[in-house]
Amino acid sequence: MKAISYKEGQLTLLDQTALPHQTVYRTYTEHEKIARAIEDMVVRGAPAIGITAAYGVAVGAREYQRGSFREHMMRVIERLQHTRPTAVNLHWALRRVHAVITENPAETIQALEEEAAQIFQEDQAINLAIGQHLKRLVTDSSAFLIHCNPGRLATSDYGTATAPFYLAHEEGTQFKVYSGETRPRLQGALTAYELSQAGIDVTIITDSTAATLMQQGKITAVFVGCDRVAANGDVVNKIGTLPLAITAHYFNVPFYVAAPTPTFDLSIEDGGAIPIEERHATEVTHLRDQAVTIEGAVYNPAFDITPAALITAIVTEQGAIEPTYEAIQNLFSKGEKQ
Ligand SMILES: CSC[C@@H](O)[C@@H](O)C(=O)COP(=O)(O)O
Repeated sequence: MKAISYKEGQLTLLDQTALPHQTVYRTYTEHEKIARAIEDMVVRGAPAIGITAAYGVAVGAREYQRGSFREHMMRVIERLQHTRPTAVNLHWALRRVHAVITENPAETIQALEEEAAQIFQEDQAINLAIGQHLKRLVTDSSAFLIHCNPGRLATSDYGTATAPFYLAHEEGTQFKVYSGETRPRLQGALTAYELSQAGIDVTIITDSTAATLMQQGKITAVFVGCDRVAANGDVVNKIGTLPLAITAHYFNVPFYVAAPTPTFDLSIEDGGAIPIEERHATEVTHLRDQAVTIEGAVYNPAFDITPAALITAIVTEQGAIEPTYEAIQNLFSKGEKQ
């Protein structure tokens, strides 16, 4: 199951709006359509958005016809930059590809394709490393709660918060995963789908069931991904992460955030300054095309802010760190790219 693949100017995305009942691959040869695919969540998840945007720039370079090549490329980047506001991986990836643009279109196309492929491969290595760090918690008879889809579908492969599950499963460890459905877009159903495809024991729950499971003492730890980490360790992730963190704190359940280093934004002091995307009302009033409530005022923030104080550890490809300003500064002063 690959969410993203690319060959010679053609970007192919597994349409996540059709899963799990239909497996539809869509191929794109125009950056505008790739931008819309990100907005419409055909592809989603912070790392996958970054990778897709990087390939989108390569596709955009191939669309160049006349006039200033640099100006054309700036328009392509600008369009992709404005697709989704919260996941910082988008801006990080666009900065990476921006840096390889020259005046020469043919040279630039090749350099962009190489850089996007490099970002894709680095993401795989990052996820495997995060998986190795978190795997020590996944022992026989353990059980985990996961939110949204920080999985294969949201990344190049393995996922961030799901990577330890894939690795432990490969080693024959017997554990259980509870996946919160994640209203309104039901990314938790995607997690249940991809884990079950791999043969992992997964149970889907409504978001409101999470507290009951923790109260029953059934959860070893909560694993979530994230869309942006502020300099002080506050984490922005899918709406519903904050209530899970509060509940986990109350019931003394460890709460781990899997965060690749490209997901950190040291320019943002605390979570309150991270832009939170608000999405369309119909995501709440409708399930797919079916109206489930009245049409009226709707508040639909796509993400929430979990304060650092509620997080047991942030796990990057470098290992687990405390969610503090000092630990994060220390991580990046070791020469990490941001
Ligand atoms: C490894 S993906 C981590 C996050 O991007 C994920 O948990 C999430 O919030 C995705 O949100 P989405 O709105 O589906 O793009």
